[in-house]
Amino acid sequence: MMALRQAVFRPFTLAFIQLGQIGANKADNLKHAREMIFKATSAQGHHKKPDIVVLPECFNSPYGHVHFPVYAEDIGFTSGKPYDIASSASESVKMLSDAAKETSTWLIGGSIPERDGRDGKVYNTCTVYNPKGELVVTHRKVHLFDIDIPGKITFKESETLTGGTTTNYFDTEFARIGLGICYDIRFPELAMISARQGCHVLVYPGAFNLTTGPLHWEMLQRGRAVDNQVFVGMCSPARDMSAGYHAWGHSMVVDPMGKVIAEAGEGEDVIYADLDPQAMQDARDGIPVTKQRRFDVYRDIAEGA
Ligand SMILES: O=C(O)CCC(=O)C(=O)O
Repeated sequence: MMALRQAVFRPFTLAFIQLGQIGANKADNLKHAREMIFKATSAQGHHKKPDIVVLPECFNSPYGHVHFPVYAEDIGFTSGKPYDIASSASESVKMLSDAAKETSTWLIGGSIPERDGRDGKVYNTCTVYNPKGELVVTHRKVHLFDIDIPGKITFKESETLTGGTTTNYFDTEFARIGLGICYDIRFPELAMISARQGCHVLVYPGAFNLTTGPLHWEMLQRGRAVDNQVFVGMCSPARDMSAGYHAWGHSMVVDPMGKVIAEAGEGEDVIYADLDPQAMQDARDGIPVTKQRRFDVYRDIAEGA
């Protein structure tokens, strides 16, 4: 495995916003998302202020391949290069940056359709902000959601989207967090690379549906968590039966033993999870698969990643 700087892991609180009221009007979607970020970070009575807040996949537009090019924004972020929010062409990036800064909270800004001004291609992109409002990393959905289950669901993101080509994680003062978007969770390789790169938590903004959600939503998260002995979570939009796409909801956080530690229902909600590094240590000490890997039999999947 590549030598990576050991990342800090200390107890912290994660909040998932299972956002509702996502409609055709982008300005309304952004306004509501902003309100919910403030709500999630305000004193909750039963809970302390979260260290990081997460929005769902495609939170600023209706979900569907016909909508992506219409709602797409030019973000213009290049990894490792300074990014000037004030001159960003993306109104969603500006809103998310302001909200992270005003609430002094890390923010995983779900995903938005992005049109790369350089190649004209459209991506499904997650942007992440630190508490100063700086855009620190982006993740473009790597695996496009192209499925066809006759009589149930047909979806073809590749009609309008291009897949990303990189794995992505970021460091905070409390954990190293790996990123994926929705369908990306079906690919254990991506999760394993992030875990082998030292991520403690894998976060997937996602929007499963009423066909695959009941069978696979929880199972995939618990599977990725147990395989890698890391925390895993998916943040969904709320279910809206009047929308063109019916999201499964059930935003969820799973611990490194595969136990569900927080779960939303179907409607709009904010869920909180306290992540304890000891739970990861206990899982790894008790069932030491992370030390029993046989890289003499198979290659380390993270090599060269
Ligand atoms: O994998 C699934 O069943 C759903 C994936 C999905 O909805 C997405 O990638 O947006």
